[in-house]
Amino acid sequence: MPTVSSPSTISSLASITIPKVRCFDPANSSPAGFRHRRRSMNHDDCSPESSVSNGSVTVATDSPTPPPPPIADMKIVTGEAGYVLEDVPRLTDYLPDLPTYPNPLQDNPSYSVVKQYFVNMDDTVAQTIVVQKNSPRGTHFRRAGPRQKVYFESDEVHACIVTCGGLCPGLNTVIREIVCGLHHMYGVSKVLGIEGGYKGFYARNTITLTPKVVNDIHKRGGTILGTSRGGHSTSKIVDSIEDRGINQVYIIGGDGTQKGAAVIFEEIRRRGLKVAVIGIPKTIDNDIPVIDKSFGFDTAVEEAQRAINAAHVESESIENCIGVVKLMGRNSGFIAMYATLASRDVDCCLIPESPFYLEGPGGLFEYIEKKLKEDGHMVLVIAEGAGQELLSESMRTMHQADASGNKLLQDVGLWISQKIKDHFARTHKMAINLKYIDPTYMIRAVPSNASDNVYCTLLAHSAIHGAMAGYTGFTVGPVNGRHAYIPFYRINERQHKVVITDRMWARLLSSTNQPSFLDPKEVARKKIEETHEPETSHDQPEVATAEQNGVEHLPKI
Ligand SMILES: Nc1ncnc2c1ncn2[C@@H]1O[C@H](COP(=O)(O)OP(=O)(O)OP(=O)(O)O)[C@@H](O)[C@H]1O
Ligand SMILES: O=P(O)(O)OC[C@H]1O[C@](O)(CO)[C@@H](O)[C@@H]1O
Ligand SMILES: [Mg+2]
Repeated sequence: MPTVSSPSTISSLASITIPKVRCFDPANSSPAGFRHRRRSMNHDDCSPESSVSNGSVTVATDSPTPPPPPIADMKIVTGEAGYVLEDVPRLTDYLPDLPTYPNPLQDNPSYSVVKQYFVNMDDTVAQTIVVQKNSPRGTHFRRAGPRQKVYFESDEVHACIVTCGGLCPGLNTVIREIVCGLHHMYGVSKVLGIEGGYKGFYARNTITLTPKVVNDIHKRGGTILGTSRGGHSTSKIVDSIEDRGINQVYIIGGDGTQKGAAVIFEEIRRRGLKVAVIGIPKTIDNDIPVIDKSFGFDTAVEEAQRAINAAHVESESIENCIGVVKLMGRNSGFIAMYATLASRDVDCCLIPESPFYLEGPGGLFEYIEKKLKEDGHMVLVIAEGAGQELLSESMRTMHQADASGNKLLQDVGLWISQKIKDHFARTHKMAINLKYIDPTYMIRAVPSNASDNVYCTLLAHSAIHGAMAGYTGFTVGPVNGRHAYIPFYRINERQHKVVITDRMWARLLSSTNQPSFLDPKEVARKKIEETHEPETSHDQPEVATAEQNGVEHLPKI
């Protein structure tokens, strides 16, 4: 039988990484019971915006990561053979006397046909599925899905949905499926849409969302609720939640949004409110850790193919022509990497994780010359965050940030195009033609494709089941193909990035034949560095399993 471990047991566990723990102050820990007090706050507006003005500032401040919860607030359960469950909070952690009700799904004709519909309360999902004979069982997350008992009566639920950060294909599908799922599965009719991101809680109107209102929205790109960056004022947001009587908050957004959701949850818990806070990860950059991949990513990669095709057609038709395509990817180059791998027309892919250089042996210019001599054309794909250190050297760096504190990047596509043109003009080696294609917003403003739509539906349903079952303070997402509830601190502890010592990047290098731009010493250093990163050790073996089994499915991305 698993046991809840004490902090001392936890720190002795070798198989999990506990984030650094800040001092535990009992005075600030969870309240003992339901409290009606409120609005005593003035200390917690941790929006990066509070340090900036007008959405554009002179000092870049990437969103600060909220500190991990005190270890006493982390729900770590250990079991035999190195089993560890990193559990998510539940409303009953701080409201122990909440009543439960039978799940109305058991009377739902559509779902009653399922043999074992309710998830076993002990079901968990393993974070690492490639193991050796003597491996410890390792970290697990609570399996998502419907529970036999729920903590909300249908007519008691007042849910709200908010979308924050940049656009992403599938936002409308998630909104639709939350509204319809709540309605059809749990008989919930009160769902409010918060307009314009976090600041909409206190500065904008709301929309009443019904299955009829959302019926067709999955066919449209964008978000019917609107979105924004900045404006995260925890106290004002929680005041608004309290004032409106909202008790389920569905927050759809990227890494910044999930950090915001974590502090909203902490404040709700501090106030002792019966309000479930659920994060649904959204990012076309795919930069959220732990989960297999984020919704909209597949659609974005598919859409990027159109730009790459155009670059290929153009470059093939004109002598010594280079097609340059810039794709999104601020800190993580997954879109560029997968678009390149999918296309097979790309000769060089540059991403933020893999530094490159222009001049000299092994440099980009030398490779371009070689390609043009051999084939008479080439396609170069560059992620927007690639080579930013080179741009800073050659341009006056502005160090500006957006309203959320994300560093504003220089246009690397224009920069590299100009550099290539200058190089060939200067060296008189050959006359070249360069076509620059920048499909930036086109790949994220489209509606989600069929598989993303199904994925969004599952995310929405998992989120709803979790909230109804009284879980809170979690992000939902697939871990090794199974949907799970993941504590906010695990999602927020780092950004998911392409690991350039993984096989996937090697596959890319071998498909394009481009230089790695790394000297062997650098590769050795990176290997050591990445072996010590917890997530890498999770990523690596997974690829191996697929291969060992002779199955070439997409590994964790
Ligand atoms: N550390 C933080 N604490 C509280 N709120 C935050 C934090 N970081 C970002 N936010 C808030 O989250 C919202 C979205 O953040 P951001 O603009 O960085 O987008 P995102 O969610 O990361 O999405 P994406 O980058 O994929 O477009 C903003 O309203 C911002 O104020
Ligand atoms: O111009 P916006 O709307 O701030 O969004 C741009 C950013 O959003 C993303 O799509 C997601 O973070 C990045 O790739 C990109 O840098
Ligand atoms: Mg982000």
